[in-house]
Amino acid sequence: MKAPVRVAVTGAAGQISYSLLFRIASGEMLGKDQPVILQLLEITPALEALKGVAMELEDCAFPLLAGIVQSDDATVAFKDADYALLVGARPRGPGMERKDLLEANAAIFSAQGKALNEVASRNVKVLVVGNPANTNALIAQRNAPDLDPRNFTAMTRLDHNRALTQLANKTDSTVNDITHMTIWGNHSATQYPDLHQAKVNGEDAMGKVEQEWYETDFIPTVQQRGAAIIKARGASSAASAANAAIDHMRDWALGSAEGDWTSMGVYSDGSYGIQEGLIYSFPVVCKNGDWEIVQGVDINDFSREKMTATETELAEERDAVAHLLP
Ligand SMILES: NC(=O)C1=CN([C@@H]2O[C@H](COP(=O)(O)OP(=O)(O)OC[C@H]3O[C@@H](n4cnc5c(N)ncnc54)[C@H](O)[C@@H]3O)[C@@H](O)[C@H]2O)C=CC1
Ligand SMILES: O=C([O-])CC(=O)C(=O)O
Repeated sequence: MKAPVRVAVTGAAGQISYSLLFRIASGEMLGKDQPVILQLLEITPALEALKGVAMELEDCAFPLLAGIVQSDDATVAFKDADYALLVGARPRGPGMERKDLLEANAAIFSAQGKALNEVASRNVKVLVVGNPANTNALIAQRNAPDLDPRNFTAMTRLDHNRALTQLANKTDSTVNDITHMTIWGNHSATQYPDLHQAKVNGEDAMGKVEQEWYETDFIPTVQQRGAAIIKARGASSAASAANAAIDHMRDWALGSAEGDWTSMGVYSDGSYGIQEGLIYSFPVVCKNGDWEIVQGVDINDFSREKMTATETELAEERDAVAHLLP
């Protein structure tokens, strides 16, 4: 049996966590041979609810669950954490854009970045789920100057997975037939789901769909899917968000699928001309516990315009929280 690793999860009594924690504890994120200690963070008024979640985790008798820590203190929950899933934040309601949450949520991520900087493992892998995810990840990263900026990522895997199913449905195929999907930019309505590299059974996806469908159906459907879920469910995506978080972390820790790539919001090194330092979603390959931005993807004029629009939005969000960026 391997030694246990420490997995911190914030917002642990919330909707996403109610799906997420049980899957982490059952080994779906880090493998069926990897014991985990869950270190759960909540705000003080939610500690009682968190206790109930922890009781249910105990009642599953997961063979891989080596311990549960419950706290309202980030320096306790993040102590020596190998993985940190920052889920805790206010979700949006109908009629809101994710950046409307910036004000409400930004302070959470500056405090948590500082706490990670202070007490987490120097190799901690951080995934920010709480919205607006990319800019919250930027805030956490900038408040953790002693950690490698590459350790901070934002979740666009849900958008990536949504795009897979939309394309599969359109082409009468299954998600198993599709590779090389790409989400560029912000986890917001400006994100750019790009089909120009995508393959369906090894053949170019763009050859199998009409440009009209791509522009007026596929792109807006993926961009607006979060809002469509809120409208239908009366609450934002939870189980599918948890599933995407599992996918993101599993690929980062254990490697992405051979011969394919995935999408992650990562620290821009200037690849594809995207401003250095933004947390921008790129096509990435994960190997040996690390990620690399895929280089050499062809960018046509259509794609460039969309990549720039979402980059501009991220720069605006960054500037709006400049007071929280040391
Ligand atoms: N990146 C993505 O693809 C997605 C992101 N989200 C975002 O994830 C976040 C969480 O969503 P839900 O679980 O549905 O919300 P929720 O409201 O059910 O749960 C959030 C939990 O976070 C806790 N919390 C608030 N401030 C905290 C703090 N400072 N420290 C620790 N915990 C804190 C709350 O007490 C609550 O229990 C939202 O911001 C939502 O917009 C949701 C879906 C997809
Ligand atoms: O749309 C929201 O507010 C929740 C979310 O991020 C998503 O479902 O993609």
